Amino acid sequence: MKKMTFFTRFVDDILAERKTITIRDTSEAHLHAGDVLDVSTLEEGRWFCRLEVLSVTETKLADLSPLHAAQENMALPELKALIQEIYPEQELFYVIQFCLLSEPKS
Ligand SMILES: CC(=O)Nc1ccn([C@@H]2O[C@H](CO)[C@@H](O)[C@H]2O)c(=O)n1
Repeated sequence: MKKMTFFTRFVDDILAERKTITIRDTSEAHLHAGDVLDVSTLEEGRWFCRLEVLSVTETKLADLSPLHAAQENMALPELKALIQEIYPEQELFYVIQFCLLSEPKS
């Protein structure tokens, strides 16, 4: 299964479905709609959920909108500043929309 990591500070928003996209650089452009991802924290490598990729859309930093920010549970200036901090000097990104997969009942 493909894998993805998130900063630990986003775990609660993802599990509560307040965060439904992530914006990544070309290193994660290999993802496609329908992929199921095993998801863990970047810092501790702690598994915390599975996500299904709904869509992957190429986007420029300048084209990010308040809708993208809402899907990140952030304000647009905060989102742009964060992306520039994580990916300095980059202009081309991929908006990866996902949904949380529920755990199989045991
Ligand atoms: C290796 C690794 O884990 N990288 C990243 C990269 C990005 N993000 C989050 O995606 C959104 C847009 O970039 C923001 O919410 C970011 O903080 C993340 O959590 N982890």
